[in-house]
Amino acid sequence: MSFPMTNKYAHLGRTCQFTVGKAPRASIRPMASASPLTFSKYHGLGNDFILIDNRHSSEPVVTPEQAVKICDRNFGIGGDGVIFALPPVGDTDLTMRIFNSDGSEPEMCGNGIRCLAKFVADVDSAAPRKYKIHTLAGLIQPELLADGQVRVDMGEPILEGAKVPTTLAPTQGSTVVSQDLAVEGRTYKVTCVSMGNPHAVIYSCDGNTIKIDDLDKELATLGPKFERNTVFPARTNTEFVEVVNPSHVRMVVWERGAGRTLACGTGACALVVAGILEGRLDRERTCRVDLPGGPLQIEWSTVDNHIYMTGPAELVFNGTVRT
Ligand SMILES: N[C@@H](CCC[C@H](N)C(=O)O)C(=O)O
Repeated sequence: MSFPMTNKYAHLGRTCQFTVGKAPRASIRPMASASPLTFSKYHGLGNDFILIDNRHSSEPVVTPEQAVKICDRNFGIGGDGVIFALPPVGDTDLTMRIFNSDGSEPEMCGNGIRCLAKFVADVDSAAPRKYKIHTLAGLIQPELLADGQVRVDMGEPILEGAKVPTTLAPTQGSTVVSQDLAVEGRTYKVTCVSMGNPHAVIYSCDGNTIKIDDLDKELATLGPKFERNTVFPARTNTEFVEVVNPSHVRMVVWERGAGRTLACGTGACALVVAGILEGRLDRERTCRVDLPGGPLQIEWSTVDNHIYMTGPAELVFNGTVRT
């Protein structure tokens, strides 16, 4: 079912027109920076994004400041970030850039790149296919599967602590695995992994394994203490993880630049790598990661060392917004 919905945010001088539940039309054309701006909103397990077809220009049509406004859940469209489909670089199909809801620009977004692949396929009326997407984290390759899921070749994880980046002392070669970090009077065991963007992964605290239901209550106060900890010079995303069995975990996440979200694709990849490095998870098996918004399947290939992530990407609505 679809229906038109119009909201007027008089005090901000913007009119948003949303059309709920309809695939983006092939007639959608990239717009110049003049308002109104055509967008589509998608989500990957509740990690939601405003997608903009920006393939006419390598300069995003929305500034970081405008992104903050349109991501606002009370006064804007609402989203965890704004994602741009930009012209390709080299032999890729397109480029992805993303602004977090605080206006900062991350290198990569796992749920976002599944949404971007679905969005571009919907706009172009393309059959299921694989895309080569240039990102600030390098080449990422999402593939639309016949069952509607999207499988993404996320490339290799970066394990060198200094490159994550973190100033925590390495424990295994140059890698930071189960390193102590004192926060708010407790000692957390932290493993640091980059999927192009930085992640601090935590499976235990004060000698006890993490219990997600307990941790969840503290996430809003604890998350920022990790995000802005001085040992993470580029800030960090933080995942707290509970092991169900060696191929099944539960997690909650505090994202850099977005706060608590319902899912983090790069985080799910990073925590599987961290769990394997800590000897908690089995690399021979695909791992089911239960995020607050639903499950992702993650594998760390022993063949090419790449991480593969499989999960959904769904259209929420299309619309126009005056920025
Ligand atoms: N939700 C994303 C990650 C988005 C970027 C992150 N907030 C950062 O600043 O690194 C995902 O699904 O990976």
